[in-house]
This record gives sequence, C-alpha cells and structure tokens, in this order.
Amino acid sequence: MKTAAYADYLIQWLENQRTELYGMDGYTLGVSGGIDSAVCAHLVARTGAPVQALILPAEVTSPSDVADAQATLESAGIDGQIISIAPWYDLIMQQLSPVLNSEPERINVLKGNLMARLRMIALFTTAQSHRSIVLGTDNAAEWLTGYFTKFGDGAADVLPLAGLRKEQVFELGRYLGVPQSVLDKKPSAGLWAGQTDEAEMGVTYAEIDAYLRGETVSPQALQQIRFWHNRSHHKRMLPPKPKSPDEAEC
Ligand SMILES: Nc1ncnc2c1ncn2[C@@H]1O[C@H](COP(=O)(O)OP(=O)(O)OC[C@H]2O[C@@H]([n+]3cccc(C(=O)O)c3)[C@H](O)[C@@H]2O)[C@@H](O)[C@H]1O
Ligand SMILES: Nc1ncnc2c1ncn2[C@@H]1O[C@H](COP(=O)(O)OP(=O)(O)OP(=O)(O)O)[C@@H](O)[C@H]1O
Ligand SMILES: [Mg+2]
Repeated sequence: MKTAAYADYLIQWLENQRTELYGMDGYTLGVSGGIDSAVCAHLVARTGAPVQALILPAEVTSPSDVADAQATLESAGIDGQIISIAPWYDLIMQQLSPVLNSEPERINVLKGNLMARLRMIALFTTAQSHRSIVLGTDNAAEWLTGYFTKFGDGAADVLPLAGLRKEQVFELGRYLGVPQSVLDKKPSAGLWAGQTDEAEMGVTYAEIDAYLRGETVSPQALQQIRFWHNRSHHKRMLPPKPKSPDEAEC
C-alpha cells in the first residue's frame, strides 16, 4: 500500500461522499480507544470539516480505553465529549426484562449488542442535529466475518476502512500519528471484560488478512472464517422485500 497516497485518497473520498452524495456539513463518529476509530478520527480531522467525536463508555468499558480515546482525539487535534451509555443500558435492560428470554444463548453478546445499538442512537441523533454523516469503522476483515452488531456499529453512512485489511489499518494508523498505546493494544469490541476479537472469532487477524490477500490459510482458520462469513450474510444485505401485488399478479 502506498500509505500516504491512500490516506489522501480516503480524505478526498470522504469529502466527496459528504458533499456530493449526501450534501451534509460534517462527520460524527464514536471513538473507543481502538485502532479503527482512531484511524477514522485522524482521517476526518484532516478533511477540515466539522467533526463531532463521542466517547461513549458503558459500565464494562475500561478506564484505559477511555484514556486512549482521549489521547486519540488529542493526537488528531479534535474535540470530543464523554457521555456514559450506562444509565440508558440499565433502564432498557430493566424495562425489557419481562419480555426477554430468561435464559438467552450468548448473554454477553446480547448485552454487548445493546451497547453497540445505544452508541448508534447517540451517534445518529448527534449527527442529525449537526447535519453530519455517521462514520462506520468496519474494516475488510470485520466486513468479511460480519464481526459487528447489525444496526449497531454496523449502521453508518460511510465505511471508509471497508477496503482495508486489519494490518493496513494499523499501517495507516502509524502513518497518521495514532498514539502508540492504541497501536499496541489487541483489537477488542470491549463488550465484556477481557473480550478480544481474535479469541471470540477463534481465528487471528493475521490469518483473516492472509485469506483476504488470497493466500492459503490453515484448515482451522478457513473453517472459522467460513463459519463467521456464512452466519452473517444477512448483515451485508438490505432487508428482503416481497413482490408488490401487481408484480405478484394478486
Ligand atoms: N441466521 C441468523 N442467525 C442469527 N441472527 C440472524 C439470522 N438472520 C437474521 N438475523 C438477525 O440478526 C440479529 C443478530 O445479529 P447481531 O445483532 O449483529 O448479533 P451477532 O452476530 O450474534 O453478534 C454480534 C457479533 O459481533 C461482535 N461485535 C459486535 C459489536 C462490535 C464489535 C466490534 O468489533 O467492535 C463486534 C460481537 O462480539 C458478536 O460476536 C438477530 O437478532 C436477527 O435479527
Ligand atoms: N466506548 C466507545 N465509545 C465510542 N465509540 C465506541 C465505543 N466502543 C465502540 N465504539 C464504536 O464502535 C466501533 C466498533 O468497535 P471496534 O472495536 O470494532 O473498533 P475499534 O475499537 O475502533 O478498533 P479495534 O477493533 O481494534 O478494537 C468503534 O470503532 C467505535 O466507532
Ligand atoms: Mg475496539
């Protein structure tokens, strides 16, 4: 990758989407303390357009991630706000408890998906009030595996990192000046204590990246990549629509 040239391309691409496709004034994004949102923050900072950056910790969010998110904003030269989603989460879980299955599968994932969707609400509400577009931070590895919450962090107006393998996101991060603490940490959705992407998916980003480069990967890695890819087709498509009465000749 010609890193500097690709960074310039992405900055211009973002501006084209914002002005020509959407006709909007700025950008809104969530900044977690992880590499994907850090790269996005640096890219939008370099457009010169207004940016609303939100740090949205839940109760499970570690203080070090919040500190890394703040360091990210400082390094990008943009202001941000810290807004806790914990009270919203507690209220929704409490009010929904009568209708929730009392023994759901993957309870951590269910709770984490609620957090991701609460962040989506915060971002779209803020974006609309500023006439901004919402950035999604998914990269090519996450898109392939569907490793995001449908209508949560997967909900966005643009996906600037969707063409980048994880290794390329790091490369861009180093070039753009993302803080070292962010570059050094293991990718995590931060949806429960100790969660890492690679442990949950059962495959490393190095292996997913190798697959994306078209290289041969181990049978175990291939099995896991196929498993995650096949279970997530529904996330990469628009909701199916039936024929109209005219089309169905009814
Ligand atoms: N066949 C099917 N199997 C399961 N769900 C199906 C479905 N067809 C439609 N659906 C719909 O999709 C929903 C499930 O999809 P979804 O809600 O996305 O849930 P799901 O894919 O089960 O969970 C999200 C995954 O993404 C990870 N994640 C989430 C958020 C952020 C990050 C990160 O890296 O930061 C990672 C998270 O740890 C978890 O592994 C169902 O409620 C249903 O409405
Ligand atoms: N605590 C948070 N505050 C604000 N936004 C968040 C928070 N947690 C997650 N997000 C949003 O959800 C996105 C998806 O999370 P994800 O973990 O995939 O990316 P990341 O944390 O930026 O990088 P990495 O995958 O390396 O951890 C983030 O990029 C960010 O936009
Ligand atoms: Mg993360």
